Amino acid sequence: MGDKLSALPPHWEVRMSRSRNMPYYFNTKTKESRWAPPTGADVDKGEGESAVNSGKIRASHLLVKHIESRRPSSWRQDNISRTKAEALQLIEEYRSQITAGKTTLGELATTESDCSSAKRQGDLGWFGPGQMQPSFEEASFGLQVDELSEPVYSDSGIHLIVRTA
Ligand SMILES: O=C(O)CN(Cc1ccccc1)C(=O)c1nc(-c2ccccc2)[nH]c1C(=O)O
Repeated sequence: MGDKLSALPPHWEVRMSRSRNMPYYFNTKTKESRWAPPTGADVDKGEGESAVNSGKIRASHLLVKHIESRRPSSWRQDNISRTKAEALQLIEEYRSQITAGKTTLGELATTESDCSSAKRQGDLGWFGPGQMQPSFEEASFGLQVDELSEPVYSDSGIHLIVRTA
């Protein structure tokens, strides 16, 4: 069954509580959070599945490609010639800037990511098991909501990932 998130009222989304390890509902506009589903949502009637039940998560990422990437080209650079080591240096610099609170992954992804998702601040939307490359999936599903990954290697290049829901 597809997830029924679209049935949630506007600005509401399902998130996973770290402390209680259970889903809660968060309004991205009012910043309100509640354990009970928002009024009028299908989830009130127990219909359909939330993203949590369907095993989907949401994440954003910043991809730095290198000469060994399966496709060493991107919207920002036709021919990517940096080495894997140079790509890792960049990724570690970006990670330091994010953990120091100087910027966010979304902000950096917009200008620095070699993925087409750069246009959406790195947002990949909701995805479930089997949709992403194994190393990317394993890293993403191992994150708590709002957690930033260590450098993650895939055939596409080197990633920083933040789980957003
Ligand atoms: O690996 C390849 O042969 C080419 N790809 C795959 C790809 C290409 C365009 C759009 C999405 C995925 C990429 O290199 C790539 N991988 C990603 C990617 C990898 C992991 C998670 C999300 C995106 N983005 C890109 C991109 O150009 O924009």
